[in-house]
Amino acid sequence: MKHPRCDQTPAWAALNAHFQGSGRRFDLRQAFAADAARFDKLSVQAPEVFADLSKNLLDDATLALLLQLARDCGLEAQRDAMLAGEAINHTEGRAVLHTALRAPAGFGPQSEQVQEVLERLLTYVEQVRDTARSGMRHVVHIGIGGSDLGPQMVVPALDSFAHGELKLHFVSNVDGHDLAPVLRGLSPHDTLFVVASKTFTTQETLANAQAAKAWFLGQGGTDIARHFVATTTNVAAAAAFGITTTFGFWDWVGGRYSIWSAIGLPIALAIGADNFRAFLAGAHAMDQHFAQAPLQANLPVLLGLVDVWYRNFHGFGSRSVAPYHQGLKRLPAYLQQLEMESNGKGVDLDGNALAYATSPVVWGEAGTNGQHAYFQMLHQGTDVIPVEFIAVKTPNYGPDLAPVLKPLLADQHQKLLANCLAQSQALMQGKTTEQALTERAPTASAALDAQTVARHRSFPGNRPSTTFVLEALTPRSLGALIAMYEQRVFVSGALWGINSFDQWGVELGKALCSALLPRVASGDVSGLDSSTAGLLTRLRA
Ligand SMILES: O=P(O)(O)OC[C@H]1O[C@](O)(CO)[C@@H](O)[C@@H]1O
Repeated sequence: MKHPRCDQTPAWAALNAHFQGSGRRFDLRQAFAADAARFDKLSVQAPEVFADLSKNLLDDATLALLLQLARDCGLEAQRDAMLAGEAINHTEGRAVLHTALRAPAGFGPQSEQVQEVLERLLTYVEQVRDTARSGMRHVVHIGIGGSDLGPQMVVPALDSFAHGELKLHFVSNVDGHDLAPVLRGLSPHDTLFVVASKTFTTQETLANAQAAKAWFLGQGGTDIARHFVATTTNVAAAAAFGITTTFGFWDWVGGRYSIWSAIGLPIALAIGADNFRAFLAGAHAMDQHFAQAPLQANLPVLLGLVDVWYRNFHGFGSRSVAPYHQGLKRLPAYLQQLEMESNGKGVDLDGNALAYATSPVVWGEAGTNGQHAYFQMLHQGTDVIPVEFIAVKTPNYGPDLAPVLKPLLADQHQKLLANCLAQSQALMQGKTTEQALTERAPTASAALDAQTVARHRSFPGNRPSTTFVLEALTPRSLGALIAMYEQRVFVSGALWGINSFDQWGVELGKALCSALLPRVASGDVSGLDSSTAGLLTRLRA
């Protein structure tokens, strides 16, 4: 069924008028002063994830119009079509059913095949984790993009649930500087290589896998069948590589949505079968919320609507993610692919050029490190960049924590939380020049007058943020958090009327790379533009 594109709906026109009227002058400080219930009204408890949306630039009228936009665009019908397995990835003729991977047994028509692979995978996982028997101590996971970023993000995040005797390593870049240091110090006799590639054609992954195989044999390894496994939809190509143990998945699982499939193997190796099931269950709980909660209380829907409000009406070009948990330090990189590969599109479903912006730039760093790097710009720079804070109430430093550290780390956790709260408060409150004037500025040059110094020391404030709170970072809560992000990306993509599930934008570079590769070897620059020719010659000299 065809749905109206967002910019052709009455709600879009009404949002425009609302923005030109009161929307663009909205002031968070006044909104909080005027409404004591703002926090309660604009916070949502979804499965495992509490979200405070109250520090966003919206009022009741904005929200009502955004919800109308969702209805005008047929968001619920679009969501239901995805969940029902319609081929909504129309440019690749595929359904989008990663939700089926995390559903419990018996849920939906894909259940049988999903459960068959899952059972086999988790049985294998427990065999490898029995390190006394399997003899494995190291796992080298080779994959890139959606076949890397998820496991590489989740494994450190769930470190306190990990198997102490099995060390996981990740190699993704075709640059040998990624592989070489990982292999240094490893022995082929206790190392398992997981080659992860949906297509099993990806240049980087195949190059690293070939190099790993050569290293394995060169170091005296003999049993490739025992030491190499593959996670892929292309079982034949894995077999041609010499891999006999393969865990498959299906073309209805997009690369960047594949963490729940066999691509999650390193996660399961790290945290074990039961925890991996809890990870899936958390995501399923969020899916159920997304499928059933009314739009106004549906967290992924609200997040996607705010994204559209900021991108298309306020014109904000980026969003910063600040997880206040060191384990989530790779979350920004994961979200970059999820959001920018999904929604970084310039045409609608019919191929018409869009007259409005789509994916923002998503970036970030774990707090508090980001505070000491780019938060200066967030607070005083000329761009307004909505920030997303993630706070975790209860830390878990894993087993074997030295007793002396317990009170010290408890204190550090309080500092961490106070920093997180302070940043969103500072972004919102700001500081006027008048307030700055009342402060002593001991470092200012004597030549500067007080007004000048105060202007440097003032903050505009009224800068928006969202704060997510998890009770603890567990397999279940992390599963729910990731599913929340996936569904939120779906929502903005559906409103923008784009295909969030293809990625043609990565193809041109791949094709040109294939054409340039023999030239890098031969030095032939004939017919190339002068820049590419000049650079190629310089790199070979
Ligand atoms: O799993 P594969 O087939 O090796 O692909 C890896 C990645 O390459 C891309 O196709 C393009 O970057 C991603 O969508 C995908 O996650």
